[in-house]
Amino acid sequence: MWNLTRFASSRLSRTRRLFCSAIPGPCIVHKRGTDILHDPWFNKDTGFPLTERDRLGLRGLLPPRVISFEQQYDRFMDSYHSLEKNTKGLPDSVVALAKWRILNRLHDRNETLYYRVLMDNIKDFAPIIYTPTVGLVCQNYSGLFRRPRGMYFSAKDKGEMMSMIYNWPSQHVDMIVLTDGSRILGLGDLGVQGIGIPIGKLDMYVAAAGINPQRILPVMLDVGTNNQKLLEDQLYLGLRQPRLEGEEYLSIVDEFMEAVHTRWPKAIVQFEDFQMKWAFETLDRYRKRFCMFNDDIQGTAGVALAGLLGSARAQGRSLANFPDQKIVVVGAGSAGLGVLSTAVQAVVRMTGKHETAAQNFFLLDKDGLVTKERKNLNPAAAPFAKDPGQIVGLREGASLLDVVKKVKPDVLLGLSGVGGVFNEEVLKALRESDSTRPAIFAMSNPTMNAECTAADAFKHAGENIVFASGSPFENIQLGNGKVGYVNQANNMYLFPGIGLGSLVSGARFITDGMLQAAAECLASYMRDEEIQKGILYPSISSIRHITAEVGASVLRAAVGEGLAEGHGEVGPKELAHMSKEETVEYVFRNMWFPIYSPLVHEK
Ligand SMILES: NC(=O)c1ccc[n+]([C@@H]2O[C@H](COP(=O)([O-])OP(=O)(O)OC[C@H]3O[C@@H](n4cnc5c(N)ncnc54)[C@H](O)[C@@H]3O)[C@@H](O)[C@H]2O)c1
Ligand SMILES: O=C(O)C[C@H](O)C(=O)O
Ligand SMILES: [Mg+2]
Repeated sequence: MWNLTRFASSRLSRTRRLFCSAIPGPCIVHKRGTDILHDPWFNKDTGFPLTERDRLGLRGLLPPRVISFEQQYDRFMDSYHSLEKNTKGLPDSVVALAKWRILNRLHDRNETLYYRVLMDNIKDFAPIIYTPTVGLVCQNYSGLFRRPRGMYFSAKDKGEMMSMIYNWPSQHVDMIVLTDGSRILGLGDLGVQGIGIPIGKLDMYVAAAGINPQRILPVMLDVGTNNQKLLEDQLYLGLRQPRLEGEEYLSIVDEFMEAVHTRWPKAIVQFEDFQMKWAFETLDRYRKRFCMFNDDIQGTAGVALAGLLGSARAQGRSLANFPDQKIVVVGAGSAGLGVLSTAVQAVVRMTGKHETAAQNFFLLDKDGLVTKERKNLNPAAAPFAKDPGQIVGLREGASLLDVVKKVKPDVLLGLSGVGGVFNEEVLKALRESDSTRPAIFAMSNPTMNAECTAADAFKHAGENIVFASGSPFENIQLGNGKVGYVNQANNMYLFPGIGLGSLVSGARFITDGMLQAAAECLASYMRDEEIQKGILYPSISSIRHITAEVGASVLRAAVGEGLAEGHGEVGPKELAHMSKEETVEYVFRNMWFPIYSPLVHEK
């Protein structure tokens, strides 16, 4: 059922070989002179060779000395390290924003160099351009704003989107990340300021999946905000009106989806950080019409499932015992319900039984344990609602502490958006878990919203736990040379591969089968030795490799379901005839790699 065979260990050297063989093809440019210097896509700063300076009318517009890409790279990293030194001791948020600014300035100026430093230093830079710092950036967006990035469609643009979409300068767009800003991480409704999230996600697409940055598009659908503070803020850059609701809202999203697919029929749209009602509704509305997915529901579910399977392995169980794991999920929103549905599907695949598949899963929301007695029970949560009294003493709305004490779960998984709900008492209660090695997933973002910190988890729940969080934490030194490993259970391990695999297969839709393939691939990635140490996910440093494997799995699933229409020169038949190894190589070949291409001017 779950193929956990490890891929060849020579994979890293193969990755390197594939990248090193890439010789940059020429790049046609229709601009000259300062227009090129001001275009971050073409700009090489002092790296323009003299011949190119002549050809492109740059002679005299730059200091005479030509600096190599490597020298530029080193110079940037030196500045970055000086900044790190100079900001030591300052509050974390000040340091994080200073680091974000220096990276953002490079992004605005020279994309090739930016993406190269990002790729090579992804472990250090992901927490700055992505979670958690991106949350701080969104909160401060209107003040930090210097220049726009991506596209903004507002409620005032109704009827205009079909023409507006042609304002985007790029001929081709492959990957779009779209938000309406209504549930930004665990920070709530940030309105137009949520644009930082699509930008950060797409940076990860470039770094991890090698999507060409000229073919990405971050999009904000500004339908207003219900955040009173923002509505009153004179500097707020979004529409100062309450959010559209109902049909009015849906008609805006419909118009956007039609406009995008009219111009770029094969573009993949990732829905990100929509409040729950719209997350489910839009997924349902579009998934059979367009190539799209909801990252918070579907990407998160795959990453969590891979982690849950890893936890079972770490607890010394065979995967066949996964259905016996008692899992308490705290948070019945788009992410929590996505995780539970996917876990139930996995149990059904393993046992063939539908009726009892959810029996070991417990769901809590802000009102406590969800049971069939719940008034106004959300239909999406209904399959996980317990019969009151199924466990003696557990009533409708039972507190998390009571649930943990009575259920003695193997896994406690938080997607509540509420920092600290796994408090000392709850964590201590987990010591009585039926498992010798309980797992804690504090998946809410950003760091302040994590259900508990890594340090508290190891301190209160015991040193033997398996721990994962959505935002990064340092490993915990437990003394006597022992390490408490911290995993980052974040959908960044899957969304880039889901998008890439869908793109290079030319999939018409993104199906459950493709998502399952992605999750299984991630689950099978880790060796037993690593899992035994409590390491559930690979190091983010190998994110390109993971993404290629995930992308290839998604591609094979699309081919298997007859949904792959091919990509570029490669048709569906060729895809169907590729071996597993060939699919991985094909995916790698389609990854963009940041190196300066020779620029050729054409009028
Ligand atoms: N790690 C990841 O990859 C990942 C992916 C998606 C979402 N998330 C995080 O998950 C969180 C939730 O996202 P969402 O889209 O599901 O949000 P949501 O608003 O749809 O759902 C939040 C849920 O938490 C419940 N809740 C609130 N307070 C609670 C409390 N005190 N105790 C128990 N439950 C409580 C709410 O009732 C609701 O059911 C966010 O912080 C987000 O950043 C993380
Ligand atoms: O953005 C992230 O880091 C993960 C997830 O999509 C979230 O909404 O928290
Ligand atoms: Mg998200």
